[in-house]
Amino acid sequence: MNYYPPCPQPESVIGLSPHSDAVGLTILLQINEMEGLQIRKEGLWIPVKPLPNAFIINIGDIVEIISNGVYRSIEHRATANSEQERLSIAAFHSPRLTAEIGPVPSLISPEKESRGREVLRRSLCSETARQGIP
Ligand SMILES: O=C(O)CCC(=O)C(=O)O
Ligand SMILES: [Fe+2]
Repeated sequence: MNYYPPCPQPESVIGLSPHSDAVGLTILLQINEMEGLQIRKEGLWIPVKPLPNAFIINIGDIVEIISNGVYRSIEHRATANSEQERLSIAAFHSPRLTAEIGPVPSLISPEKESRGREVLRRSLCSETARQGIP
């Protein structure tokens, strides 16, 4: 569960640093319908409007690797706001820890080499990975 208290100076802080989820899939519930989640698309941060009773399904790094980039693990972050607290629940889903992860062989071609190394590099370099958050 993520808890973001109201902050008098939201522009000076970040709720959750930019990262991609180092898992297979994330099922996310924005509990009290406060905006805060943003995805990075073409260099811009786009807010994800909370919908009542709706889950957000987030593709993680492992699905990006398995699908060899057909599905992309989106970079996202959470912002703070001055009005009200915000709560979200993230359920992370991954293969077992000892599973070997790699692209489906039929999705590798000379034009589209395995993305495993690139995804791993991005994941290890992200600020949040260094802080130990998925
Ligand atoms: O609070 C949110 O909406 C995002 C949470 C998140 O990205 C995470 O827990 O990995
Ligand atoms: Fe996340």
